[in-house]
Amino acid sequence: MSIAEKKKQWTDTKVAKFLTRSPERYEKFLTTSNLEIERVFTPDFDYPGYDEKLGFPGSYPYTRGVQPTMYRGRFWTMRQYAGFGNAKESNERYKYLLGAGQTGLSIAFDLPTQMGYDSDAAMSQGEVGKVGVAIDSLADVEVLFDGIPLDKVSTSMTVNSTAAILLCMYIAVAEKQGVSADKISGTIQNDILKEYMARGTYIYPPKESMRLITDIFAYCKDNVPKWNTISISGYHIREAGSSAVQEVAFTLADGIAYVDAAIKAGLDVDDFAPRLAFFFNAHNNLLEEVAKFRAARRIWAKIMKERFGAKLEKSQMLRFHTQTAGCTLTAQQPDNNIMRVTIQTLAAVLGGTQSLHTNSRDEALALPTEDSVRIALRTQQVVAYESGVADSIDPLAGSFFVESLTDQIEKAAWEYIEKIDKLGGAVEAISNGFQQKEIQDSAYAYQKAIEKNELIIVGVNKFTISEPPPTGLLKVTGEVETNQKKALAEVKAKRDGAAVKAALAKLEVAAKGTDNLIPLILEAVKVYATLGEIADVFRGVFGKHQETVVL
Ligand SMILES: CC(C)(COP(=O)(O)OP(=O)(O)OC[C@H]1O[C@@H](n2cnc3c(N)ncnc32)[C@H](O)[C@@H]1OP(=O)(O)O)[C@@H](O)C(=O)NCCC(=O)NCCSC(=O)CCC(=O)O
Repeated sequence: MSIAEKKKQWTDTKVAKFLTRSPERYEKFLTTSNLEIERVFTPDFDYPGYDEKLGFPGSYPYTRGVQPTMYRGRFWTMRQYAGFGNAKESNERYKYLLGAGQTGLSIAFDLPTQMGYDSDAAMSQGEVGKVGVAIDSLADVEVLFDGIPLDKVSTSMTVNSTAAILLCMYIAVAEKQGVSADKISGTIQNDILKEYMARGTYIYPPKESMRLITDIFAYCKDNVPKWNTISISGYHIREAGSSAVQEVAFTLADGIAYVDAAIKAGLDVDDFAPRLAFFFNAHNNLLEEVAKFRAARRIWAKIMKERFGAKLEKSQMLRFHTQTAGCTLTAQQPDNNIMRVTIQTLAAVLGGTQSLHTNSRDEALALPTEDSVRIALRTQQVVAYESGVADSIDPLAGSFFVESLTDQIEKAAWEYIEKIDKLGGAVEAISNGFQQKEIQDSAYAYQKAIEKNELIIVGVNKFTISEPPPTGLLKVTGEVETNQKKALAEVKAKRDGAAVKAALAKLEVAAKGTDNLIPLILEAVKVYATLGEIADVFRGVFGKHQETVVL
């Protein structure tokens, strides 16, 4: 069958069926000169390997995208990562963003919340509300989502070692809004392996952390079916200095480790794989980034189909969120960052992302102001509504350069994946510092190239100007910590202490055994046991992880 015939078949079957459920934005897509834009462009000649390498959108190997209509049906979710201070301030920011046209929520938590400490813990001093919102108990989460209908908006929560606790708090708040767990949708990052490798907010040793993760997979499959149970993240690997190839390879190797762990825990691959999600970085090198996203989809599809025998299409699809690259933002001439973010937005969209955060121009200096975050969101909106790149699916396919880069990234990533397999898998390789060392070497080479002026960063090592110190930045004051501690003391005074004690005792017994921990965490958060108290139970039973130092 020729490619044209296959395209007709795809249009008449897969697309036609999809369109009955989800129509496209327009009946006809036209350029400014009234030329018709096809849903997907294909070669009208024999293209060797077309089926294996590219296929059609929404079809294996998903190189061209996971949905048959992609952005012609629905734009990616515009999901700005935000949160600072206390729950009330953050709630106001979310409402501001939703009012400005954002289409999904993304919660940034402060470090104590990510590390399992309450705001009144000694370890939390000076960090409360600084890099995200401070959450101590369900009471804070109630305020965080006040007036936000959780059956209408999907929420991502960037939290890893304490992911199970935050997920339970979210379920509990939704229930209070009258929204049952099977109606909520969202994502928890829940990706501990990259925390050991690159980000650092781990608490427990790998084995126990993996248990919490697979408990979440199992619980959500039965109770929270629309929840993306993990966001397997290359973002932070790239921020730590990896190359694009390493970002893909190490992320997908982590993905393999999670699938292995879940199967070992007794789950069927098609029961949990449809809700595995990914998270990548979008850097400045536009075409390499587009190729990276395309290669990642193709590799993951093969891994799921061939290695794990996944049968469901949704198990084979790599669905991902993108964040523009924080590490490319410069403190010098910060408005230049708007251009960088625009290029990176294009990379994510031309690469077929499902969800996107665009960084703000002032993020090399502080948390973004309201004005900056609006420009960042507007960048996505301009690309979506004005640029035309969302009108045809995978528009860079067939570019000699992009296809060649896609193939090369795939090949190089497979080589890493095979190497990690030989080292005993991602968990083992991370314990031995393999990925960390590779990332360090790349980061060092990159920094050296900048310092030698082999790599030009506009406004940093070329085209510099003298600038006055920045003004009007957002500051989180120490007052947040004082108020948060006061609020926590009030919660502790008001709650049923005996119920909390009993819930924590039950949790401890379960942690020592093998039962799924999520129902018991849910019970504990509902009686206002705090995040720190729950994490302390696990610290007591599981112990704390010690970092592998790589020289
Ligand atoms: C799967 C993703 C990637 C995206 O989910 P979304 O809900 O936004 O999008 P989606 O699944 O593509 O689409 C939502 C629904 O619409 C459907 N849909 C999509 N496209 C469609 C189309 N063309 N026509 C019809 N329907 C369509 C989908 O099938 C889906 O329904 P069904 O589900 O029913 O199929 C999820 O995991 C996500 O939102 N991740 C965000 C992660 C994030 O924000 N992380 C922040 C990290 S911040 C961070 O770490 C910063 C640094 C640091 O802190 O260190």
